[in-house]
Amino acid sequence: MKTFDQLFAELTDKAVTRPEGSGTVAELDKGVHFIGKKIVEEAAEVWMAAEHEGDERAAEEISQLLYHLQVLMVARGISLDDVYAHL
Ligand SMILES: N=c1c2ncn([C@@H]3O[C@H](COP(=O)(O)OP(=O)(O)OP(=O)(O)O)[C@@H](O)[C@H]3O)c2ncn1[C@@H]1O[C@H](COP(=O)(O)O)[C@@H](O)[C@H]1O
Repeated sequence: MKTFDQLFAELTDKAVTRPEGSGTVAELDKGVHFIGKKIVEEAAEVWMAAEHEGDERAAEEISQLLYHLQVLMVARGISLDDVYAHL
């Protein structure tokens, strides 16, 4: 179990250290256009799960959407504070 902030710290570190086998590094290398499309895909899966599936599946899809949003933030150099400033 990890928090949103802990995941962001992990992804930020992986972007710098680029460990072998990291899906995050592979996704970062594909760029903002690819990551953006992934976010749209995951958002649709969140919608479908929320409307047609149980809480567990919806939570899983939401976690994946949050992950890809964080990858996009790392790709663009947008920090958590940059986002929190708008909440
Ligand atoms: N939370 C996540 C996470 N959520 C989603 N994903 C990725 O997003 C994909 C989306 O899942 P889907 O079920 O939609 O799969 P899919 O569309 O069939 O997958 P693809 O064909 O697109 O790969 C998964 O296959 C994972 O590659 C994640 N990848 C990594 N993390 C966490 O990120 C951290 C760093 O991961 P690595 O960079 O891989 O070490 C670790 O703590 C992981 O737990």
